Amino acid sequence: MDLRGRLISKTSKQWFKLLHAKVIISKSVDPYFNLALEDFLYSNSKSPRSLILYTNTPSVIIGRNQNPWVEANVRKCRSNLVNIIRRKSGGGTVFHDLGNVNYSLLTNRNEFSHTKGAELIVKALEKLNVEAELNQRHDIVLKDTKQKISGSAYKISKGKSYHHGTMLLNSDLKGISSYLRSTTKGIISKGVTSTRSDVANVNLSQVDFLREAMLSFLQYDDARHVSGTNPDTSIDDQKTADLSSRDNVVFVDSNDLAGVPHVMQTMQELKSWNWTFGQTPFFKQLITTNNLPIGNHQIELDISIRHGIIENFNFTSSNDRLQQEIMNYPWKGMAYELGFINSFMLNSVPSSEALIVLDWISKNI
Ligand SMILES: Nc1ncnc2c1ncn2[C@@H]1O[C@H](COP(=O)(O)OC(=O)CCCC[C@@H]2CCSS2)[C@@H](O)[C@H]1O
Repeated sequence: MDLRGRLISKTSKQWFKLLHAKVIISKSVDPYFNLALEDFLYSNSKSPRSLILYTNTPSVIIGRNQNPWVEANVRKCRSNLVNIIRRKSGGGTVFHDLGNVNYSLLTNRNEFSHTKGAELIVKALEKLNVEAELNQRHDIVLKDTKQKISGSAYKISKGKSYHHGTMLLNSDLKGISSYLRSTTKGIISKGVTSTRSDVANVNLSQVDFLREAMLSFLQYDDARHVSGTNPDTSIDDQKTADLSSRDNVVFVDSNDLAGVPHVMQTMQELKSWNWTFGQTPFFKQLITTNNLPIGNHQIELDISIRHGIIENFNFTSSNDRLQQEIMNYPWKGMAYELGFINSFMLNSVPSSEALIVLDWISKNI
């Protein structure tokens, strides 16, 4: 067999192993890779029932139909190199870092439940002496304080489903509140908005949590396998040891899937401006001020943004000259983006009043 043949057969063996594993633990902390891995397994498993576990470097993960400028402090994320990523599942926005572990339960559609994944995690926490429960929104909360420790989202299509969720082990809680606090004012949007909650860490080690989460899932999976013949099956310690044997659990790194087209393409898509910002549902921004040092009058800005691009721009001021100057800029078709005003600076010489207005606009975007 030639080298190419050997490579292909090695790759297909790896794929086979991955697609048939019960638990997949990602060794990568790249959020783009991990979300692409999840999408790959979801799309390619014929009859999925598996659990994926992964941790990401600091990132803000918005839901499929959300507005990043409403959900996050985009400016702060950019300057601190925190990725803003639009995921494929619906729901709200969460913050990830190395103190947060994500789980993803893949099943056939007919096995889908809004609670199963979270219940398995609650069981795992119980083993680790953390008393937790599900609230009505299917968040996992601490029993005593009701603080949220895990949020979930779902995707169901083509006969398959996944339920994925977070788990705050030792996350930067200040990061959560600062990165998820938008500074953009006056947005009117039809997109899905997040439900903000009081959050807490469970202060467990990652190794302990991963082990119990994995065992909790494997026990559930095993019980389902044998339930047809013996519904009373209980899992003893010996069985637990068998369940976590090497064949059930596969560790995967980004190198293992380098060159797998689905993974590469999904990573590219998730990284693109067109996906992250361009998929934002239509929104408007309406802001007014009478506080600018350009005379004692009110100015008003009314922008419509479709697919992240300015579709309509209206600026009104009782200073006609200023109004005309601002309206003369070619706003339409520009990306509603931080720094888009800088490109105007390069192309024109604004009056000092216009500069003050442009600065005000840039601070409100
Ligand atoms: N990491 C983390 N875990 C739990 N709760 C969080 C987290 N980050 C933020 N929050 C809180 O949840 C709300 C949003 O709650 P909301 O219910 O609106 O949204 C969610 O929970 C979505 C969870 C998505 C999970 C996926 C799993 C793998 S990829 S992302 C936010 O405003 C904070 O108050």
